[in-house]
Amino acid sequence: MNAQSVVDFAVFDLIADALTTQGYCILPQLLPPALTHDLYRRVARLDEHNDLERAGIGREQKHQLNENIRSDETRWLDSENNVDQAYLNHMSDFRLAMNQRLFLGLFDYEAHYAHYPSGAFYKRHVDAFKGQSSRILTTVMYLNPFWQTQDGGQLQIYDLNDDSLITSVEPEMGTFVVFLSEQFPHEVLPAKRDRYSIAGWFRVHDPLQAPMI
Ligand SMILES: O=C(O)CCC(=O)C(=O)O
Ligand SMILES: [Fe+2]
Repeated sequence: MNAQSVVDFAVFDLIADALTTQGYCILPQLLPPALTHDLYRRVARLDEHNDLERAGIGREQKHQLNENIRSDETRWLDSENNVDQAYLNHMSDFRLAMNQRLFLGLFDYEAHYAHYPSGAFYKRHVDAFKGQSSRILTTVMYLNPFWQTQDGGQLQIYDLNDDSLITSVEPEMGTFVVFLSEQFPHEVLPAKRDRYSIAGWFRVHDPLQAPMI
């Protein structure tokens, strides 16, 4: 085992412990800074080229409704792209590490880039409803150099039982958040400058979607 994998193992232990005891974990840095930087450049370029789309665009009425709930723009990661694939590889290691430690049976991972233009928000919601979703763990990786508190855009995480605010996360470059998808209502406060991230979900196999081989 090389020095890097010893570090990774220690970090995975720490994350697994935090998920067990409190259901969430916030790390100021998970990935190598060079990769974080490449991800930032990639999403900034997608934005520059208008390659991100208003989240959840559906039929007109649904879209209207959606606009009151969230106003971010997204794009799914593409395994054909080297930078996206590098991120997905890290998440694959993460998935296996959590399965080994917590027996979660995580089966796959889906992730999209998100851009919150100035003024954009995502109202309070949960990512998965008990017994209705295959999403088990939510992850968010932030890609915003030099974020200041006055820039807004904090992720607010609430207690499911008493609605109290558990923690407020600054979307600073490299910060990684993971939490149990069913357990934590959360919201993104209006951002006052461009806010970039990768939101992702580890899922268990959904028996309704395809037969397990
Ligand atoms: O960007 C964030 O901080 C959270 C985004 C979110 O809640 C979601 O995409 O479901
Ligand atoms: Fe969410």
